[in-house]
Amino acid sequence: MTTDLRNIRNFAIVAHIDHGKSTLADRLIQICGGLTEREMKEQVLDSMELERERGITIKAQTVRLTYQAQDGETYILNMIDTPGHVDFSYEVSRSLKACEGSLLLVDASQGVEAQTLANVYLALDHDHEIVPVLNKVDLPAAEPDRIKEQIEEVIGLDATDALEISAKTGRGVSDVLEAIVQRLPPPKGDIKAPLKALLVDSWYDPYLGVVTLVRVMEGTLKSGMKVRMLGTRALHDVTQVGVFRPGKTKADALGPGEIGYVISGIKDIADAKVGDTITEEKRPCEAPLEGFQPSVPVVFCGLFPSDTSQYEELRDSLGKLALNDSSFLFEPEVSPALGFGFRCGFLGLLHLEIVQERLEREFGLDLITTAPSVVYHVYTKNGGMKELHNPTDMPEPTQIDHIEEPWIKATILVPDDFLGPILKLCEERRGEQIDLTYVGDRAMVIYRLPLNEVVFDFYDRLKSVTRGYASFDYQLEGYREGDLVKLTIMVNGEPVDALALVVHRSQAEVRGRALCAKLKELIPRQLFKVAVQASIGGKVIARETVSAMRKDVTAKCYGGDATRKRKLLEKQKEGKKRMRQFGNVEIPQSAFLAALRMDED
Ligand SMILES: Nc1nc2c(ncn2[C@@H]2O[C@H](COP(=O)(O)OP(=O)(O)OP(=O)(O)O)[C@@H](O)[C@H]2O)c(=O)[nH]1
Repeated sequence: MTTDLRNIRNFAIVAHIDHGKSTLADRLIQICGGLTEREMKEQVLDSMELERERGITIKAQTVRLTYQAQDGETYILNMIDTPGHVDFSYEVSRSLKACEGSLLLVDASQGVEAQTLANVYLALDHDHEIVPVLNKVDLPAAEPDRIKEQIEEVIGLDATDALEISAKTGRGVSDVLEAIVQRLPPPKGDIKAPLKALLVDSWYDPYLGVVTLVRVMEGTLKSGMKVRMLGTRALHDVTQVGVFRPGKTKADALGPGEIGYVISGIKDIADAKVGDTITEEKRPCEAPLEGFQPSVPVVFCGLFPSDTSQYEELRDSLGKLALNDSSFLFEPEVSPALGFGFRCGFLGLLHLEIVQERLEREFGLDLITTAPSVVYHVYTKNGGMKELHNPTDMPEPTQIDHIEEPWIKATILVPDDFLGPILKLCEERRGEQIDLTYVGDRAMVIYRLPLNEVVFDFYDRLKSVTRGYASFDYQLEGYREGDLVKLTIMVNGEPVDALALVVHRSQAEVRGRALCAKLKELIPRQLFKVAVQASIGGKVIARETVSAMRKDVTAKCYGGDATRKRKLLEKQKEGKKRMRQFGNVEIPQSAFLAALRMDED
């Protein structure tokens, strides 16, 4: 294909969620494809529907557009999709690295939000030329002039020439295409140099194996070539290259500056890591592209089937998800409380939620999720360091020298009226204020917070105290020492692994008391007294007692009715399946669930 570099533009659209990225992208495809709205729906959406039916994930929303500009030249515009959330910021960063410029899309009625900032800063870090675009100017509440000021004030970008558009009605959208051509720079790259390409994304296709999305920096990538991944060192034969317009279209080669897909018989997604450099085996480039670091999970939790007979199904489903997601980890875990399940690793909370929701919705599984835990660095007295993924694996306190926990830098934008509750929430969570400024009538608060205080319910609390008016974004900052302890919950002296938590010492007692009180309500009365205790390193810090009662369910069926009696007993048997034995106490799974959710109260 190897188009003249001067006629290529590679760009991303950076925006806060719901500011209209998909709507604008569809419009651009529509104009460049010369399609009517109906044809577009049929073409674009139908082909996606079909792929969906065949079980192919439409991960790359990257599209190659052909645009006839006002200067009479024909341009190739590669629009590359960026995942919108911070959990995937490493992946966003790779996508941005594949482009020279970005459209900064801001809702003209809402203005700059937390993810607008996070994403535009990432784009600026990659030296992108940026074209500010104000969307939704058709709305009566749109205030383009005010939002332009905001962009200048908060981001420091010149917004004089910001475009004013409505992706919904189509107004001003053709100006966007002209701005891409005139204001964004073309890519650079030497076609004669050894091949150097960036692996931007990869996904599993059941028919083709692993498909990778690449940006060629130097040289050309052709089918028949033997290529090497510089990070994983793996060798592969390229069987097909091509572009998306939006359907897959084969090409002879991809030249410098071009973005396209490569199929090369890779079986395992782990061999196609986002950010890796691809080069030619027989004429390799000298150095890999800088900054390759596969994304590592920072949040872990246990996933268990509520119905133990779904274990195999859960394993198969996790396997299928992992095929498409190299940053998702899972390994078998056995819990006395919850039975057989898996310990899973995620990039962040949203990633966890997405995976959990897909398992429940797409795979029809009913799951118990243990409290999410961050990865702690536990330094032992013998000089070693252990990454702790599961609170139950915490070494004995006597062996521990110190523990470090991950901290984040959080940016919260919130209407002034809700500032008080936000500051209170951040302070309660051991936050350290870094900055407090104003963006028009909204406050921009920047806090340093321990990630373990955020993984429980921070986001839900944030939403509820601000009635949904706050936007939130965070970056991982690094590890810091903390006074952390393992809180163990015991039922009649037996530790309940599923409820073990790592908490800051200052909060251990409050948490312990709350958990015991909650469990007291949830554990059905037994024929004997049951003690529920919370302890730290063997020292009991809270205690509740469930008093005894007789447990004959048939007692209420006075005499006669045998069928009714049998039914009740069967029901009880059914219920038993969902019970877990703790020493001599049976605890219903629903109790674990409710106790794990208590932080949301
Ligand atoms: N009035 C008006 N509504 C718009 C405009 N552009 C997008 N919308 C609406 O805004 C909502 C969000 O648009 P999307 O294109 O899905 O936004 P997005 O940024 O892609 O959202 P995510 O994919 O969830 O990140 C939808 O209901 C759109 O119909 C516009 O120009 N005017």
